Amino acid sequence: MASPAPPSKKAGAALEWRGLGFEVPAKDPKTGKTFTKRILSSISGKAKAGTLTLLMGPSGAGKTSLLRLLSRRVTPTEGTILLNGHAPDYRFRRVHGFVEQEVAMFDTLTVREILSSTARLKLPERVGAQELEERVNKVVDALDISKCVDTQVGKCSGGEKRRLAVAAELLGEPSLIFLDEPTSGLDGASALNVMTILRRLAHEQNRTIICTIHQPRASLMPLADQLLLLADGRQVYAGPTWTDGRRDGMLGYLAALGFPSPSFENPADFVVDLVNSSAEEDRAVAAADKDAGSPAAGTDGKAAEHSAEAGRSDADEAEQAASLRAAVHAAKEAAQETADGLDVTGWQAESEAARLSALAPSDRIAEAAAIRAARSRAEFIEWLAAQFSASRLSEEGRTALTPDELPADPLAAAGDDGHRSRFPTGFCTQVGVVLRRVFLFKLREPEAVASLAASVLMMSVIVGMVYWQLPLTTSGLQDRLGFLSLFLISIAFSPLDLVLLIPRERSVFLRDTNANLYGTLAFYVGRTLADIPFHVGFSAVGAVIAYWMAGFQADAAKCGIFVLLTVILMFGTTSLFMAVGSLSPNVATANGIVSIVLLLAMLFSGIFVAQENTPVVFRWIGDISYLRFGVEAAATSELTGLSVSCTPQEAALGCVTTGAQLLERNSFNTDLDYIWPAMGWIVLQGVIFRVISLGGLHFLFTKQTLGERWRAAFEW
Ligand SMILES: Nc1ncnc2c1ncn2[C@@H]1O[C@H](COP(=O)(O)OP(=O)(O)OP(=O)(O)O)[C@@H](O)[C@H]1O
Repeated sequence: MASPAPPSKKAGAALEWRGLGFEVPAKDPKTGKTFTKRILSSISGKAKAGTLTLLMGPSGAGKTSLLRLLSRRVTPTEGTILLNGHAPDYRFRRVHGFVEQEVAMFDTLTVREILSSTARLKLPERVGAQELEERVNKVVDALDISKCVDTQVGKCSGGEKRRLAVAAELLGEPSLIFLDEPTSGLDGASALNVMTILRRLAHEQNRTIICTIHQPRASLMPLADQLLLLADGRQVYAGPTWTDGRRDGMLGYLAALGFPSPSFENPADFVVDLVNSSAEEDRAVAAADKDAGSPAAGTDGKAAEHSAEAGRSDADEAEQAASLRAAVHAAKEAAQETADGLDVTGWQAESEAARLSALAPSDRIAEAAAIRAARSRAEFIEWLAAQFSASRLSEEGRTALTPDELPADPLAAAGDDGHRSRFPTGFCTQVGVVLRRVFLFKLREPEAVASLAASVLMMSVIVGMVYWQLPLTTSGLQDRLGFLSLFLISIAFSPLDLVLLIPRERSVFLRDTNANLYGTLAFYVGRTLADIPFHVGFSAVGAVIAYWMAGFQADAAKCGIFVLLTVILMFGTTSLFMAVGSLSPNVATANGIVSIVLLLAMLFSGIFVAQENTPVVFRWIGDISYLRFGVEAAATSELTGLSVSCTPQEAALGCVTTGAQLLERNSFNTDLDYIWPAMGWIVLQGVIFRVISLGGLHFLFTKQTLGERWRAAFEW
């Protein structure tokens, strides 16, 4: 009789990493010299399928860097990463999700709109609308956000936003999820709620979850299956978390080293403080507490756990310790005092001392304290890392997962459907989703649209009223020139809000492109298309209104040229603003740069100072300024063919009787054939600015190296 087939193993993702190191080029701010900065050294570990791993450590320990290495956002300098026992390939991007620390979203979209648009981008084109909706409903239930599903994201609570971010990642059904500080900024209850959901996702849905956490509450820690403690880029612990008895896991490991955790301190604080401050700092804090007569000074006992000398304020002893032997001896005595009677009262002191002694022998505590006291913080971390490296846990972490521990079918787990493209959807779908999101966003933010409408249309009406029906006189000719420059310069200033666009939306863009939801070009095209109706529409209508009000030539062709010039100028100016925005790290810099650029463009527009009177060093600005080409072309179009009569007084002053004469006086072109090349030049400048802004958006301020961004530019 044939033996029954073995039960099939669950698909999932098991991640292993060995000997990871990471270095970056850095610059010394004082000397300006470049050097190689080591961020992480010799990090090894593994995350089995269906487990929750916490990366812990003080600020700057390297948690985010490690998360970025594991999620292959950056490439390690040394070491290997294995997914289900194999080097990850292009499929890796489809099995994992990454939730950034900053939850960047369009605030005026509802939770459902965000999830639906993300689902459209994450799932292959063949997935129909009904299935998309079902997926959205499923993650809404899993993350417990049904209460706020129709609320605009900006109005959701911090915890709801975090859960939304996780929900958005779950839409692609990733087996592996990375989260950077999912609980930061949340109150205790919300943090617990988020962590409980993560644990449930890991255990009930067999997802492998790895998240960083800066300094968690004690109640969060046991939710994780394993902890990895980093300090100064070194691995100080990696292994199971602790149980209620507090002897197992990390606390048990540290107690065995001689650092038992006190009962009256959050163990997570204890652990992070242990690797984040030196023994000297602890003593200084204890001394300061004593000097201040703080009641906490006597009952804190924190230093007693970190250093057996604490509570006695004999800091000098450690500083003067000539040798480790002397320090050990002194610390042993101190430990005895600590164990005999902490500077607390009654039963608390006795029970705490007894508990500490039970966790670790007092001479071990004393020895550990002495080791710590004799070392600087960096040396102490080195020592801790060396202790861990020699431990059984470290050896276990470096051992490969057994076939039994690996998910059954790595290819199926990685979702190999032969679709090698970087993105799940095509370019048109990506552009469409970006376009729709931005449109919805704009419709919900009518102030932004209203301000553009007001600045273009109101300004057209006001300028039209001031220059109302200009007469055909010499002064009327001069005023036509004034009108043209004023109107076109105002147009150039009107879409100023656009300069803030890229700095403001960069975080959403980076999050989505890093998640391979769309490429830079698709975002750029979608974003630009969404703005065009507003910019083209308002500027064209404004131009017609102003043209008619000023009483310009009743010639359809000339009116058409004026409208076309206005629209083209709007294209040039919006392109310039987007270029400035993409080259600026933040909104304030973008604002500062654009005001200088516009001032120069205005100054050299050909009206305020004649080109031949401009100092030679500045003349090139007028030579290339798109604004000058716009003003000159509009003046050429309007003024050619106009003739006026002079009053006797004007004639005596040598008056101008034709538009051509006025153009010549201002060194402007009198040939109508000049208009089309001028328009072409403005368009060309606009295109150049757009290419610059596209390049800036793709390459700058991305936290990735130039090489990584360059490769991303050619991956489709
Ligand atoms: N590209 C880089 N260039 C220079 N230094 C870097 C770079 N990336 C990271 N670092 C440095 O490496 C260290 C670790 O950074 P990382 O962001 O990984 O720390 P972290 O533990 O996540 O800190 P936090 O909890 O504050 O987010 C920090 O000192 C950081 O300044």
